[in-house]
Amino acid sequence: MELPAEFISKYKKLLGDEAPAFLAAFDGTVEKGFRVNPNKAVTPAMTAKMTERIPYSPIGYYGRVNGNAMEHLAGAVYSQEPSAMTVGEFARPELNERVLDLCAAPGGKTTHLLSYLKQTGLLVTNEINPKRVTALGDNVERYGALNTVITNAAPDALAKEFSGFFDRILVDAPCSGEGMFRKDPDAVQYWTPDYPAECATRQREILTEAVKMLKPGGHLIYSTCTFAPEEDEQMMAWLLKTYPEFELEPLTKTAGMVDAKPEWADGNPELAKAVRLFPHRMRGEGHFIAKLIYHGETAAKPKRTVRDELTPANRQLWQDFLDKAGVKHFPPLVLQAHGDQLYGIPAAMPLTRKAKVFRSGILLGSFKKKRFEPSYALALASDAIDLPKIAIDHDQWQKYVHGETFQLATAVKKNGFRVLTCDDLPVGFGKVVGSTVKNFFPKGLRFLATPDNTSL
Ligand SMILES: C[S@@+](CC[C@H](N)C(=O)[O-])C[C@H]1O[C@@H](n2cnc3c(N)ncnc32)[C@H](O)[C@@H]1O
Repeated sequence: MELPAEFISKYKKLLGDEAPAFLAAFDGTVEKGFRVNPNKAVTPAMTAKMTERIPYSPIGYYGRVNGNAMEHLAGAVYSQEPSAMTVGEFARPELNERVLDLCAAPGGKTTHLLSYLKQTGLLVTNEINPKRVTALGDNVERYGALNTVITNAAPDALAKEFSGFFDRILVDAPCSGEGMFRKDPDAVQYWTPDYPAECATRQREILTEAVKMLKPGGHLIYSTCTFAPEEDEQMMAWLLKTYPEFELEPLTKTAGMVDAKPEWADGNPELAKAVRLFPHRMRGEGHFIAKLIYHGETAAKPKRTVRDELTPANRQLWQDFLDKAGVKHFPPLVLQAHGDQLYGIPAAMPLTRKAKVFRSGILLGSFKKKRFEPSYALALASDAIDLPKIAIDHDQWQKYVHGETFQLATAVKKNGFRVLTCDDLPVGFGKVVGSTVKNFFPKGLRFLATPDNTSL
């Protein structure tokens, strides 16, 4: 791979004897990895692929998965470069926490956080770029999240809404991406000797806002996919100097991870608690991760949380749907209709005015004239909801994702909406009439599936 001359000389100087191995790694192969969603079923195809564990993630495996496979579309697996999994592991939230993923699209870390929150607490996942937020929405939907609000806001707008609110904030910062050169060679063309310093300016702005949103005792996790000291150790040195209320927490280094390098910043030995991932030392791309605890005070204003907003007529249509489906225990979400669409919002979500919300919880479905039609998202979130389900096989699944009506081997006794499951994974809704399944797979997602193009 052709690297810029200034890049080579910079790292020769910084790395000394280690530089030849570092530079040679850019011509090495890129490791593929995937994570398994611990909140969904494991299919036989997944078991066959889960052969080589990633040592630092109990849910991570080396290997490639197919984005068109049933398991991927149903949110049971997520394709992620192995080094990137360290971030979600070090950021691992406790159950019931309020978590912010500030720079979140396309959702690699967000889905990792969801795996550990297990539908509890609140995850606010934010992406500033209106184009990239759509992919984040798709991945949150696949993971079947009931505890997530997606925002599309600048960090300063969020900070006005969430002062002192979060137990844990992940800043997976936009960076110069040097650690991804091997995976994405196009990234090299954006690099100039000044680029890391330009990125650092933006990172300081983002961190300044992130700090305002942490609770006392809360955790801040900062990560980049670059080797640039300006964006890594020097950024943390700046943070510790500017906000002495922060303390770095030691991260356990395994599988080739190494201490961050205080000598690449102001020499503060504390900086060694953070971690560096170098491709010549481990099976993955370049990353930097630091975890900090906040001992400061933040003036958290008590905020009113979201409230139900539903007309009596719409509430009745929703209740009729639940009754007909025989649902006895629906998760305690706040219900709001936006136009004809019904959303279920996590109850801990505060009322917000200044930050643009992309999706305020899970889309449960839409109100038609005299009935309620459940959404694809509700089917994908139905693992722990007692909605009526019916198992289909792989041939039927292929017909389903192509938008076809298909037949069951035996007719059902009671017609109506059923969550279709394939190898125990919810894959969408069908409306069953006798032995005929009418197709409710979203039109925009339909594709011609074959055993070849959908095998995991
Ligand atoms: C490294 S990527 C995030 C990757 C993501 N966390 C994942 O795991 O899939 C950084 C993100 O920060 C966003 N970003 C760019 N400028 C930003 C800013 N000023 N504030 C917040 N986010 C920003 C980018 O659009 C990009 O999606």
